[in-house]
Amino acid sequence: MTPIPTHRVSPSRLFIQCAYRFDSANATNPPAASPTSAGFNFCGGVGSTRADWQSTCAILASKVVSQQQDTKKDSGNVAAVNGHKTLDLVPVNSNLPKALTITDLSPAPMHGAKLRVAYQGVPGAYSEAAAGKAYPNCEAIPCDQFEVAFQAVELWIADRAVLPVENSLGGSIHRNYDLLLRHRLHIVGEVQLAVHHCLLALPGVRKEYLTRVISHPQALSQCELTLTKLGLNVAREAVDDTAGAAEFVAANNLRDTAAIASARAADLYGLQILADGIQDDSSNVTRFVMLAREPIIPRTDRPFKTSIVFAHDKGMSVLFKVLSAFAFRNISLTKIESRPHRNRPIRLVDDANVGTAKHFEYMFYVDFEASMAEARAQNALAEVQEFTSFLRVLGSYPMDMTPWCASRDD
Ligand SMILES: O=C(O)C(=O)C[C@]1(C(=O)O)C=C[C@@H](O)C=C1
Repeated sequence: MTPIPTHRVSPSRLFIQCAYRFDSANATNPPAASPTSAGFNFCGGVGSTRADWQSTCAILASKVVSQQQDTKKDSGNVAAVNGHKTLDLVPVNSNLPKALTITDLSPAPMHGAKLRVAYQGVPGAYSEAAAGKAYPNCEAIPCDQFEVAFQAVELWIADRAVLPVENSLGGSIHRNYDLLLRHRLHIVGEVQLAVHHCLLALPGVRKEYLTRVISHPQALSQCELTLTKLGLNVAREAVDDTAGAAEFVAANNLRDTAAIASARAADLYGLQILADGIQDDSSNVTRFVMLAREPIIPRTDRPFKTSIVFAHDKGMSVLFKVLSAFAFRNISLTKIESRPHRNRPIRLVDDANVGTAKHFEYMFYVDFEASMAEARAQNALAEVQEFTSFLRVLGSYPMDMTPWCASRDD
Protein backbone atom coordinates (compact mmCIF):
# COMPACT_ATOMS: atom_id res chain seq x y z
CA MET A 1 0.00 0.00 0.00
CA THR A 2 1.33 3.46 -0.81
CA PRO A 3 1.83 5.33 2.46
CA ILE A 4 0.00 8.63 2.85
CA PRO A 5 2.33 11.61 3.31
CA THR A 6 1.97 13.87 6.32
CA HIS A 7 1.94 17.62 5.74
CA ARG A 8 3.99 20.37 7.26
CA VAL A 9 2.33 22.40 10.04
CA SER A 10 3.48 26.01 10.07
CA PRO A 11 4.01 27.83 13.37
CA SER A 12 1.42 30.42 14.33
CA ARG A 13 2.32 34.11 14.43
CA LEU A 14 0.95 37.68 14.41
CA PHE A 15 -1.70 38.71 16.87
CA ILE A 16 -4.10 41.55 16.10
CA GLN A 17 -6.10 43.19 18.86
CA CYS A 18 -9.79 42.33 18.69
CA ALA A 19 -12.04 45.37 18.26
CA TYR A 20 -14.67 44.10 20.71
CA ARG A 21 -12.36 42.52 23.23
CA PHE A 22 -13.66 42.67 26.78
CA ASP A 23 -10.75 41.71 28.95
CA SER A 24 -11.13 40.99 32.61
CA ALA A 25 -7.63 42.34 33.16
CA ASN A 26 -9.46 45.69 32.95
CA ALA A 27 -12.31 44.50 35.10
CA THR A 28 -11.98 47.42 37.54
CA ASN A 29 -12.74 49.72 34.63
CA PRO A 30 -15.29 47.79 32.59
CA PRO A 31 -16.24 49.03 29.12
CA ALA A 32 -19.48 50.99 29.05
CA ALA A 33 -22.37 48.84 27.92
CA SER A 34 -23.78 51.74 25.89
CA PRO A 35 -25.66 53.01 28.98
CA THR A 36 -26.63 56.29 27.32
CA SER A 37 -28.14 54.83 24.19
CA ALA A 38 -30.06 52.18 26.04
CA GLY A 39 -31.00 54.12 29.16
CA PHE A 40 -29.71 51.08 31.01
CA ASN A 41 -26.74 51.11 33.28
CA PHE A 42 -24.49 48.19 33.75
CA CYS A 43 -25.73 46.14 36.67
CA GLY A 44 -23.21 45.92 39.50
CA GLY A 45 -22.05 42.81 41.33
CA VAL A 46 -24.50 40.05 41.98
CA GLY A 47 -25.05 38.81 45.51
CA SER A 48 -24.07 35.34 46.49
CA THR A 49 -27.40 33.93 47.65
CA ARG A 50 -30.07 32.41 45.47
CA ALA A 51 -32.50 35.18 46.51
CA ASP A 52 -29.96 37.87 45.52
CA TRP A 53 -29.45 36.19 42.20
CA GLN A 54 -33.16 35.86 41.51
CA SER A 55 -33.90 39.48 42.37
CA THR A 56 -31.01 40.64 40.18
CA CYS A 57 -32.48 38.61 37.34
CA ALA A 58 -35.90 40.18 37.87
CA ILE A 59 -34.38 43.71 37.83
CA LEU A 60 -32.47 42.90 34.68
CA ALA A 61 -35.54 41.52 32.96
CA SER A 62 -37.65 44.59 33.80
CA LYS A 63 -34.87 46.96 32.66
CA VAL A 64 -34.61 45.13 29.39
CA VAL A 65 -38.36 45.51 28.78
CA SER A 66 -38.34 49.26 29.57
CA GLN A 67 -35.21 49.71 27.50
CA GLN A 68 -36.86 48.02 24.54
CA GLN A 69 -39.88 50.31 24.94
CA ASP A 70 -37.64 53.42 25.10
CA THR A 71 -35.80 52.34 21.98
CA LYS A 72 -39.12 51.95 20.12
CA LYS A 73 -40.28 55.43 21.25
CA ASP A 74 -37.26 57.32 19.96
CA SER A 75 -36.66 55.43 16.74
CA GLY A 76 -37.58 57.73 13.79
CA ASN A 77 -34.54 59.06 12.00
CA VAL A 78 -32.06 58.00 14.66
CA ALA A 79 -30.09 54.85 13.98
CA ALA A 80 -28.10 53.04 16.65
CA VAL A 81 -24.77 51.81 15.35
CA ASN A 82 -22.68 49.83 17.78
CA GLY A 83 -24.31 51.62 20.68
CA HIS A 84 -23.87 55.12 19.20
CA LYS A 85 -26.76 57.08 17.72
CA THR A 86 -26.30 58.68 14.33
CA LEU A 87 -28.53 61.43 13.00
CA ASP A 88 -29.45 61.80 9.36
CA LEU A 89 -29.62 65.62 9.11
CA VAL A 90 -28.76 66.31 5.46
CA PRO A 91 -31.72 66.50 3.05
CA VAL A 92 -31.38 64.07 0.18
CA ASN A 93 -30.35 65.64 -3.15
CA SER A 94 -29.77 63.04 -5.83
CA ASN A 95 -27.43 65.35 -7.83
CA LEU A 96 -24.85 65.49 -5.09
CA PRO A 97 -22.25 62.75 -4.74
CA LYS A 98 -23.25 60.30 -2.05
CA ALA A 99 -21.11 60.44 1.07
CA LEU A 100 -19.15 57.32 1.89
CA THR A 101 -20.56 55.53 4.90
CA ILE A 102 -18.72 53.29 7.30
CA THR A 103 -20.31 50.27 5.63
CA ASP A 104 -18.81 51.28 2.29
CA LEU A 105 -15.42 51.07 3.93
CA SER A 106 -15.80 47.82 5.77
CA PRO A 107 -16.36 45.33 2.94
CA ALA A 108 -13.58 43.50 1.23
CA PRO A 109 -10.55 45.29 -0.17
CA MET A 110 -10.73 44.45 -3.86
CA HIS A 111 -7.16 45.27 -5.11
CA GLY A 112 -8.88 46.12 -8.39
CA ALA A 113 -9.25 42.38 -8.82
CA LYS A 114 -11.01 39.42 -7.27
CA LEU A 115 -11.39 38.83 -3.56
CA ARG A 116 -8.77 36.29 -2.47
CA VAL A 117 -10.22 33.60 -0.21
CA ALA A 118 -8.00 31.05 1.56
CA TYR A 119 -9.37 27.59 2.31
CA GLN A 120 -7.90 24.36 3.59
CA GLY A 121 -7.54 21.65 0.97
CA VAL A 122 -6.99 21.42 -2.77
CA PRO A 123 -9.40 22.27 -5.63
CA GLY A 124 -12.51 20.12 -5.37
CA ALA A 125 -12.61 20.33 -1.54
CA TYR A 126 -15.93 21.30 0.06
CA SER A 127 -14.20 24.29 1.61
CA GLU A 128 -13.49 25.55 -1.90
CA ALA A 129 -17.21 25.19 -2.73
CA ALA A 130 -18.04 27.07 0.50
CA ALA A 131 -15.63 29.87 -0.51
CA GLY A 132 -17.47 30.12 -3.87
CA LYS A 133 -20.86 30.16 -2.17
CA ALA A 134 -19.78 32.84 0.30
CA TYR A 135 -17.96 34.99 -2.27
CA PRO A 136 -19.07 34.22 -5.83
CA ASN A 137 -16.30 35.00 -8.37
CA CYS A 138 -13.61 35.01 -5.68
CA GLU A 139 -10.12 33.70 -6.28
CA ALA A 140 -9.99 30.63 -4.01
CA ILE A 141 -6.51 30.01 -2.57
CA PRO A 142 -5.81 26.39 -1.48
CA CYS A 143 -3.84 25.93 1.78
CA ASP A 144 -2.41 22.67 3.10
CA GLN A 145 -3.50 23.31 6.71
CA PHE A 146 -6.19 25.35 8.50
CA GLU A 147 -3.37 27.17 10.28
CA VAL A 148 -1.96 28.26 6.92
CA ALA A 149 -5.36 29.66 5.87
CA PHE A 150 -5.35 31.83 9.01
CA GLN A 151 -1.81 32.99 8.30
CA ALA A 152 -2.62 33.76 4.67
CA VAL A 153 -5.13 36.34 5.88
CA GLU A 154 -2.90 37.65 8.66
CA LEU A 155 -0.06 38.17 6.19
CA TRP A 156 -2.32 39.85 3.59
CA ILE A 157 -1.82 37.01 1.09
CA ALA A 158 -5.59 36.49 1.23
CA ASP A 159 -8.49 38.80 2.12
CA ARG A 160 -10.65 36.13 3.74
CA ALA A 161 -10.43 32.57 5.04
CA VAL A 162 -13.31 30.12 4.96
CA LEU A 163 -13.29 27.53 7.70
CA PRO A 164 -15.61 24.57 8.51
CA VAL A 165 -16.77 24.68 12.14
CA GLU A 166 -19.51 22.09 12.41
CA ASN A 167 -21.28 19.36 10.52
CA SER A 168 -24.79 18.03 11.03
CA LEU A 169 -23.52 14.43 11.27
CA GLY A 170 -19.94 14.69 12.53
CA GLY A 171 -20.45 17.56 15.00
CA SER A 172 -17.95 20.30 15.78
CA ILE A 173 -14.59 20.62 14.09
CA HIS A 174 -12.74 21.20 17.33
CA ARG A 175 -9.40 22.13 15.86
CA ASN A 176 -10.93 25.19 14.27
CA TYR A 177 -12.44 26.38 17.55
CA ASP A 178 -8.94 26.25 19.07
CA LEU A 179 -7.49 28.13 16.10
CA LEU A 180 -10.14 30.86 16.34
CA LEU A 181 -8.88 31.55 19.83
CA ARG A 182 -5.17 31.39 19.00
CA HIS A 183 -5.49 33.84 16.11
CA ARG A 184 -6.92 37.34 16.01
CA LEU A 185 -9.11 37.13 12.93
CA HIS A 186 -12.78 38.13 13.06
CA ILE A 187 -15.78 36.11 11.94
CA VAL A 188 -17.50 38.22 9.26
CA GLY A 189 -20.03 35.74 7.92
CA GLU A 190 -21.28 32.17 7.82
CA VAL A 191 -22.35 29.86 5.05
CA GLN A 192 -24.01 26.45 5.14
CA LEU A 193 -23.20 23.93 2.46
CA ALA A 194 -24.98 20.69 1.60
CA VAL A 195 -22.24 18.05 1.56
CA HIS A 196 -22.84 15.27 -0.94
CA HIS A 197 -20.11 12.62 -0.81
CA CYS A 198 -19.09 10.21 -3.58
CA LEU A 199 -16.90 7.12 -3.51
CA LEU A 200 -14.20 7.68 -6.14
CA ALA A 201 -11.72 5.27 -7.73
CA LEU A 202 -9.59 4.99 -10.86
CA PRO A 203 -11.53 4.14 -14.03
CA GLY A 204 -12.09 0.38 -14.31
CA VAL A 205 -11.63 -0.29 -10.57
CA ARG A 206 -14.47 -2.26 -8.93
CA LYS A 207 -15.54 -2.20 -5.29
CA GLU A 208 -14.24 -5.75 -4.83
CA TYR A 209 -10.64 -4.61 -5.54
CA LEU A 210 -10.60 -2.10 -2.70
CA THR A 211 -8.53 -2.64 0.43
CA ARG A 212 -8.62 0.95 1.68
CA VAL A 213 -10.83 4.07 1.71
CA ILE A 214 -9.17 7.41 2.40
CA SER A 215 -10.61 10.86 3.14
CA HIS A 216 -10.83 13.73 5.58
CA PRO A 217 -11.74 12.34 9.04
CA GLN A 218 -15.06 14.25 9.01
CA ALA A 219 -15.98 12.74 5.63
CA LEU A 220 -15.06 9.23 6.84
CA SER A 221 -17.26 9.66 9.90
CA GLN A 222 -20.14 11.10 7.81
CA CYS A 223 -20.12 7.97 5.60
CA GLU A 224 -19.29 5.31 8.20
CA LEU A 225 -22.59 3.39 8.11
CA THR A 226 -23.01 3.57 4.34
CA LEU A 227 -19.50 2.21 3.73
CA THR A 228 -20.35 -0.77 5.90
CA LYS A 229 -23.68 -1.23 4.08
CA LEU A 230 -21.77 -1.23 0.78
CA GLY A 231 -19.69 -4.14 2.15
CA LEU A 232 -16.58 -1.97 2.40
CA ASN A 233 -15.20 -3.28 5.66
CA VAL A 234 -11.72 -2.22 4.60
CA ALA A 235 -9.07 0.00 6.17
CA ARG A 236 -10.18 3.63 6.52
CA GLU A 237 -7.41 6.20 6.62
CA ALA A 238 -7.58 9.89 7.35
CA VAL A 239 -5.92 12.52 5.16
CA ASP A 240 -5.98 16.33 5.22
CA ASP A 241 -8.92 16.90 2.88
CA THR A 242 -11.37 15.04 0.69
CA ALA A 243 -10.17 16.34 -2.69
CA GLY A 244 -6.56 15.74 -1.59
CA ALA A 245 -7.52 12.09 -1.10
CA ALA A 246 -8.88 11.93 -4.67
CA GLU A 247 -5.75 13.61 -6.03
CA PHE A 248 -3.58 11.12 -4.12
CA VAL A 249 -5.40 8.10 -5.56
CA ALA A 250 -5.04 9.49 -9.09
CA ALA A 251 -1.43 10.70 -8.76
CA ASN A 252 -0.25 7.33 -7.41
CA ASN A 253 -2.38 5.23 -9.73
CA LEU A 254 -3.79 3.31 -6.76
CA ARG A 255 -6.13 0.53 -7.86
CA ASP A 256 -6.72 -0.77 -4.33
CA THR A 257 -7.75 2.57 -2.79
CA ALA A 258 -10.91 4.68 -3.07
CA ALA A 259 -11.42 8.27 -1.91
CA ILE A 260 -14.48 9.92 -0.43
CA ALA A 261 -14.82 13.32 -2.09
CA SER A 262 -17.07 15.53 -4.21
CA ALA A 263 -18.23 14.89 -7.78
CA ARG A 264 -16.15 17.93 -8.77
CA ALA A 265 -13.04 16.20 -7.37
CA ALA A 266 -13.85 13.18 -9.60
CA ASP A 267 -13.91 15.48 -12.63
CA LEU A 268 -10.75 17.33 -11.67
CA TYR A 269 -8.63 14.22 -10.98
CA GLY A 270 -10.06 11.87 -13.62
CA LEU A 271 -11.72 9.39 -11.24
CA GLN A 272 -14.96 7.47 -11.68
CA ILE A 273 -17.85 7.66 -9.23
CA LEU A 274 -18.35 4.16 -7.74
CA ALA A 275 -21.18 5.26 -5.44
CA ASP A 276 -23.03 8.56 -5.23
CA GLY A 277 -24.55 10.21 -2.13
CA ILE A 278 -22.82 7.97 0.41
CA GLN A 279 -23.26 10.31 3.41
CA ASP A 280 -25.23 8.57 6.18
CA ASP A 281 -27.93 11.24 6.05
CA SER A 282 -29.14 12.98 2.89
CA SER A 283 -29.46 16.25 4.85
CA ASN A 284 -25.74 16.39 5.51
CA VAL A 285 -24.71 20.00 5.93
CA THR A 286 -21.50 21.71 7.03
CA ARG A 287 -21.42 25.20 8.48
CA PHE A 288 -18.44 27.36 7.53
CA VAL A 289 -17.41 30.75 8.91
CA MET A 290 -15.66 33.48 6.95
CA LEU A 291 -12.73 35.24 8.63
CA ALA A 292 -11.17 38.63 8.00
CA ARG A 293 -8.54 40.90 9.54
CA GLU A 294 -11.16 43.50 10.45
CA PRO A 295 -14.63 42.97 11.91
CA ILE A 296 -17.65 44.11 9.94
CA ILE A 297 -19.87 46.82 11.33
CA PRO A 298 -22.81 45.02 12.94
CA ARG A 299 -26.26 46.07 11.72
CA THR A 300 -29.85 45.66 12.77
CA ASP A 301 -31.61 45.63 9.39
CA ARG A 302 -31.21 41.87 8.90
CA PRO A 303 -30.75 38.82 11.15
CA PHE A 304 -27.31 38.72 12.72
CA LYS A 305 -25.50 36.13 14.77
CA THR A 306 -22.72 36.81 17.27
CA SER A 307 -20.03 34.34 18.36
CA ILE A 308 -18.21 34.71 21.67
CA VAL A 309 -15.71 32.73 23.72
CA PHE A 310 -15.31 33.01 27.47
CA ALA A 311 -13.66 31.36 30.47
CA HIS A 312 -14.34 31.69 34.16
CA ASP A 313 -12.14 31.27 37.19
CA LYS A 314 -14.41 30.28 39.98
CA GLY A 315 -17.83 30.93 41.42
CA MET A 316 -21.09 29.10 41.67
CA SER A 317 -23.33 28.35 38.70
CA VAL A 318 -21.31 30.57 36.36
CA LEU A 319 -22.51 28.84 33.24
CA PHE A 320 -26.12 29.14 34.37
CA LYS A 321 -25.66 32.86 35.08
CA VAL A 322 -24.02 33.48 31.72
CA LEU A 323 -26.72 31.67 29.80
CA SER A 324 -29.49 33.43 31.70
CA ALA A 325 -28.01 36.81 30.66
CA PHE A 326 -29.19 35.83 27.18
CA ALA A 327 -32.42 34.12 28.25
CA PHE A 328 -33.66 37.20 30.14
CA ARG A 329 -33.26 39.27 27.00
CA ASN A 330 -34.99 36.72 24.77
CA ILE A 331 -31.77 36.09 22.87
CA SER A 332 -31.67 32.58 21.43
CA LEU A 333 -28.47 30.59 21.59
CA THR A 334 -27.75 28.51 18.50
CA LYS A 335 -24.60 26.73 19.66
CA ILE A 336 -22.54 26.04 22.74
CA GLU A 337 -19.23 24.25 22.70
CA SER A 338 -16.63 23.70 25.39
CA ARG A 339 -12.93 23.10 24.81
CA PRO A 340 -10.23 22.34 27.37
CA HIS A 341 -8.51 25.49 28.61
CA ARG A 342 -4.98 25.13 27.21
CA ASN A 343 -3.27 27.55 29.58
CA ARG A 344 -5.08 26.42 32.72
CA PRO A 345 -6.27 22.86 32.10
CA ILE A 346 -7.02 22.11 35.73
CA ARG A 347 -8.08 23.91 38.92
CA LEU A 348 -7.51 22.64 42.44
CA VAL A 349 -10.41 23.14 44.82
CA ASP A 350 -9.71 23.06 48.53
CA ASP A 351 -12.37 20.99 50.23
CA ALA A 352 -12.37 22.41 53.79
CA ASN A 353 -8.90 21.05 54.58
CA VAL A 354 -10.05 17.52 53.91
CA GLY A 355 -8.40 17.32 50.53
CA THR A 356 -8.25 18.93 47.15
CA ALA A 357 -10.57 18.22 44.27
CA LYS A 358 -9.47 18.75 40.68
CA HIS A 359 -11.75 20.45 38.20
CA PHE A 360 -11.12 20.61 34.49
CA GLU A 361 -11.21 24.14 33.11
CA TYR A 362 -12.86 25.02 29.84
CA MET A 363 -13.23 27.69 27.22
CA PHE A 364 -16.88 28.06 26.27
CA TYR A 365 -17.90 29.07 22.77
CA VAL A 366 -21.42 30.42 22.35
CA ASP A 367 -23.28 31.61 19.23
CA PHE A 368 -26.38 33.73 19.79
CA GLU A 369 -28.97 35.27 17.51
CA ALA A 370 -28.49 39.01 17.91
CA SER A 371 -26.31 41.74 16.47
CA MET A 372 -23.72 43.61 18.51
CA ALA A 373 -25.47 46.76 17.25
CA GLU A 374 -28.43 45.84 19.48
CA ALA A 375 -28.46 47.21 23.00
CA ARG A 376 -29.80 43.90 24.33
CA ALA A 377 -26.69 42.08 23.01
CA GLN A 378 -24.33 44.72 24.40
CA ASN A 379 -26.04 44.56 27.79
CA ALA A 380 -26.01 40.77 27.82
CA LEU A 381 -22.25 40.82 27.19
CA ALA A 382 -21.62 43.49 29.79
CA GLU A 383 -23.37 41.21 32.25
CA VAL A 384 -21.53 38.10 31.05
CA GLN A 385 -18.28 39.95 31.67
CA GLU A 386 -19.22 40.18 35.37
CA PHE A 387 -19.09 36.42 35.70
CA THR A 388 -16.13 35.61 33.49
CA SER A 389 -12.37 35.99 33.66
CA PHE A 390 -11.98 36.21 29.90
CA LEU A 391 -14.44 37.25 27.20
CA ARG A 392 -13.86 37.86 23.52
CA VAL A 393 -16.31 38.56 20.72
CA LEU A 394 -15.19 36.47 17.76
CA GLY A 395 -17.56 38.29 15.41
CA SER A 396 -21.03 39.65 14.79
CA TYR A 397 -22.17 38.79 11.28
CA PRO A 398 -25.21 38.20 9.04
CA MET A 399 -26.86 34.81 9.48
CA ASP A 400 -26.94 32.52 6.44
CA MET A 401 -30.66 32.56 5.65
CA THR A 402 -30.47 30.91 2.22
CA PRO A 403 -33.01 28.09 1.86
CA TRP A 404 -31.25 24.81 2.37
CA CYS A 405 -31.36 22.11 -0.31
CA ALA A 406 -29.91 18.58 -0.12
CA SER A 407 -29.21 18.35 -3.84
CA ARG A 408 -25.67 17.92 -5.18
CA ASP A 409 -26.02 20.94 -7.42
CA ASP A 410 -26.83 23.20 -4.50
O1 LIG B 1 -11.98 18.04 3.07
C1 LIG B 1 -12.75 18.88 2.61
O2 LIG B 1 -13.19 18.84 1.47
C2 LIG B 1 -13.14 20.00 3.46
O3 LIG B 1 -13.52 21.02 2.96
C3 LIG B 1 -13.13 19.80 4.95
C4 LIG B 1 -14.44 19.28 5.50
C5 LIG B 1 -14.43 19.38 7.06
O4 LIG B 1 -13.46 19.80 7.66
O5 LIG B 1 -15.45 19.04 7.65
C6 LIG B 1 -15.54 20.13 5.04
C7 LIG B 1 -16.77 19.66 4.79
C8 LIG B 1 -17.10 18.24 4.97
O6 LIG B 1 -17.79 18.17 6.18
C9 LIG B 1 -15.89 17.36 5.06
C10 LIG B 1 -14.67 17.88 5.20
